Amino acid sequence: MESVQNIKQRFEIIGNDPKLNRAIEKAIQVAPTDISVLVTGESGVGKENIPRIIHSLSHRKHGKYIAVNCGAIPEGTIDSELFGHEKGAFTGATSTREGYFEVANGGTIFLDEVGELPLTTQVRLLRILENGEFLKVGSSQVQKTDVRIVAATNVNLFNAIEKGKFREDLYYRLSTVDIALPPLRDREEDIHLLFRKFAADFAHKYKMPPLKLDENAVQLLQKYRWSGNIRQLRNVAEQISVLETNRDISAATLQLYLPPTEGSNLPSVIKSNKSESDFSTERDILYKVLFDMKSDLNDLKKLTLELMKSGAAKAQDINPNLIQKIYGSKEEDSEIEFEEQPVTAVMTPSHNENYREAEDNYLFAETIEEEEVLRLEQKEIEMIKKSLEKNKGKRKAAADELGISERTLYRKIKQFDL
Ligand SMILES: Nc1ncnc2c1ncn2[C@@H]1O[C@H](COP(=O)(O)OP(=O)(O)OP(=O)(O)O)[C@@H](O)[C@H]1O
Repeated sequence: MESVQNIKQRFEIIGNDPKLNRAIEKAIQVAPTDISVLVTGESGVGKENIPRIIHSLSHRKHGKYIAVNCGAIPEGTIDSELFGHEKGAFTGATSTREGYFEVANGGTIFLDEVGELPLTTQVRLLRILENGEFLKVGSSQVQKTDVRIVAATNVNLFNAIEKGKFREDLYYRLSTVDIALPPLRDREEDIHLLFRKFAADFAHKYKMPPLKLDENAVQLLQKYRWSGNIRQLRNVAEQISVLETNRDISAATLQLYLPPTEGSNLPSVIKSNKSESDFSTERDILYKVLFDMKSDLNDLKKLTLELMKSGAAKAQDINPNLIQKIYGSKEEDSEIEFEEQPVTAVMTPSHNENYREAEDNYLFAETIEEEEVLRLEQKEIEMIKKSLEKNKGKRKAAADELGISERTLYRKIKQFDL
C-alpha cells in the first residue's frame, strides 16, 4: 500500500496536519474497493484531491475520471449532462448525447457540491448507486453503467435533509465512508508551509524574488481565520507576490491583504445580514474590489502630489497617462475637476490639500454605506463580466481568476442576470 508521504508528493499536497494525514490514509484504504465516499469540509480545503487519489489507486485508474460541479450546472440541464438525452427529448436536443455516467463507464465520477442536486436528479442518482441503472432524458430504455462515485459537500447535508432538500436514503448510500478535511485555521502549523510553497510558485511564475515574511507576519498568517481556506491563502500569496516590490513582508503589509473577519480589530467593511458562508464567498470578491480601490488611491495620491508640487492648473498637463488610468478614457476637451468627479466607491477627494484626510477616511472607514455598497456591487458585476469575456465564457477559468469557486460564480451570474 502506498504511503501517505508518497501520495502527498505525487499530488503536491502540502501539510503535516494529523487530520489531513488521516484523510489521505483513509483515501488510500478505500481506494481498491468500490465503496462510495463522501468528502466533507469547508470550501477551499482541498476536497478535490481525495477523489483523484482514490481513482488513481483503484482498479479503475485506466478508466475515465470525471469531476462534475453539481452547483455549477443549471437545474434545467443537469439530468441531460449526467445521464444524457435522446434526440428530440427537448427543444435543442438535435442529436442523442451521452451523459457523464455513460462516458465514465469503468471509471470514477466526482460529484462536487452534491447537496446542490435537484431532488429529481437525486432519485436518478440513487438508482445508479443501487444497481447501476439509468435512463437517458427522453428515453424509456434502461441502460447500465459501472461507475465509482465519490461525492463532496461543503454544507451540512443533515440540515439539507431536515429541510427536505436532500434525500436521507441517498445520503447514506453516498457516505458509506466519510472523509473529513479540516479547515485551514485548524492547521496552524501548515499555514506558513503552504504560504511559502505558493510564494515560491508565484516568484517563479512572475519572475520575481521570493517573498519573505517576518516573524510577526507569520503569526498574523497563523491567527487569521481563512474562511476561504487554501484557495484564499493562495490568492493572498499571489496578490502580495505581484504587488509588493519590497519582498520582506511585515505584519502591517500582510494585514492590508487580509479582509477583516469577525472578532478582528480591523475595520468592518460591509454590513450584511446574509449567512456566514454567503458572506465569506462574497468577501473574496469584495476583497479584490477593495484592492483595486487601494491601487486607485495610490494613483490618486501620486497625482495629487504632482499637482501640489507643480501648482499646475490642469491635471492633464502633468501626467496624462495617470489621469487616464484613474478616470478612464478622456472625454474631448474635458478638464479634470476634482470637486465633481467620483473616483472610487469609498472616497471622493474634494481638494488637493484634503488628500491626507481622505486617505485616513479610507483606511479607517468603519462601514461602507448603502450607496457605496451598490457601487461595490457594480464593480463586482464589471469584474465578473470582464473575466468571463477574457476567458471566453469559460466559467471555471473565470472563477479561478477571480479567486472564487465555480459554484459561487454560477450563483453570481444568476443573481446579476449576466
Ligand atoms: N494540501 C494542499 N497543498 C497545496 N495546495 C492545495 C492543498 N489542498 C488544496 N490545495 C489547492 O487549494 C485550492 C482549493 O482546493 P479544492 O478546489 O480542492 O478545494 P475544495 O475543498 O474542493 O473547494 P470547493 O468546495 O469550493 O470546491 C486548489 O488550488 C488546490 O490545488
